[in-house]
Amino acid sequence: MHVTSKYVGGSASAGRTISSSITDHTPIHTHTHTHTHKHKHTSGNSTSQHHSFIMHSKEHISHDEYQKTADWLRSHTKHRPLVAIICGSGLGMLADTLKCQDSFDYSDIPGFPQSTVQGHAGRLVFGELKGKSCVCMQGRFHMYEGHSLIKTTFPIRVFKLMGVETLIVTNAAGSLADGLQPGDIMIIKDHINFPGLVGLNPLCGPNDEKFGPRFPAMSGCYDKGLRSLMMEIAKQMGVAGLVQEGVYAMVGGPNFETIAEAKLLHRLGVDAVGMSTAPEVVVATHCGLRVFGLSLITNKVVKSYEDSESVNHEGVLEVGRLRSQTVQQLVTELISTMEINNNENTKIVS
Ligand SMILES: O=P(O)(O)O[C@@H]1C[C@H](O)[C@@H](CO)O1
Ligand SMILES: Nc1nc2[nH]cnc2c(=O)[nH]1
Repeated sequence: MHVTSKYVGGSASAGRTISSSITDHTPIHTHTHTHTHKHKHTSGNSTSQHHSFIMHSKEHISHDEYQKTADWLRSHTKHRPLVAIICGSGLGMLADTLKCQDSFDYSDIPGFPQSTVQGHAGRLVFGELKGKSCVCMQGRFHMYEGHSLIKTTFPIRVFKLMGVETLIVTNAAGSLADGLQPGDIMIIKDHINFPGLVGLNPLCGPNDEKFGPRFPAMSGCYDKGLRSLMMEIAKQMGVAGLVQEGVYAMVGGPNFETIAEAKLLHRLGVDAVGMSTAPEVVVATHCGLRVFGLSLITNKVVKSYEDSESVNHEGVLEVGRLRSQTVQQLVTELISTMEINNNENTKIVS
């Protein structure tokens, strides 16, 4: 693989505090945020979804249902993407940079769940990044919204049936590692799927062999080649000081960690913690997609009883906004330089 990026950005320098004057390449230090409560309300059928979450292992979506959604999308867009991107909290602006867009509200797509979280627009955007056809989820589904895990991961299998080969996941996460500061970007090397470890796994229930095996391996689920390509791109962009590899852990949420939980996660070797991503990666790996993941570190997880700081979602979104351009540039360069099977599936249907 070849990095051809010509981008020369500013290099990382330490020690500034968060403010509207922060440029996209400066480190970000966050402090206690005021608690405002703005929530996006949707008309989603949360009661039945909550019920199905409890009954998660009994819920089944047939191959035909995934296929119906894939067929509907293929008949409504001219794009034939090989790359799908899931935008994490505050990172949805990436989708706005796609050229020749076809975009669909989740509520208009047959079978699609609804996004209920502030900072997740709830839109599927098809378009081109550097001439390559992509599909971007501007908003993802979380277990804590009451979706069953099979619903939170519904789009992944739809993408697979549409011909997607590579999944790029992004998320906002809190750091446990001392070397990861707010505003840093962590390339996900591996994950700990805490809900999965206790049986909250989207692959529970009948296995559909058409997608993958009953007992899929998860070692190496974050593609090594793409990880090293991204490090190379970060160097060429002059932002290598912001980027490092680490282990992401998914917890159920929606509350942020207690101090005792934070200490536990730290002891277990978790570098960053969030409330998403692992189920999507499990389903993508099960059906043979190549996966790359990025966490934007939006806050430090409070690990000390002496520390008076606390985290909130508005602060998470704010750091997302401040770093969105860097994340966009990194992801765009990755897509531009990574090897993609350039078969006719990538072409726009006229
Ligand atoms: O969708 P992601 O994982 O980026 O969202 C993170 C985790 C919670 O949903 C939310 C907390 O602020 O941000
Ligand atoms: N669980 C969890 N999720 C997050 N998403 C963004 N920051 C955090 C955090 O500190 N903890």
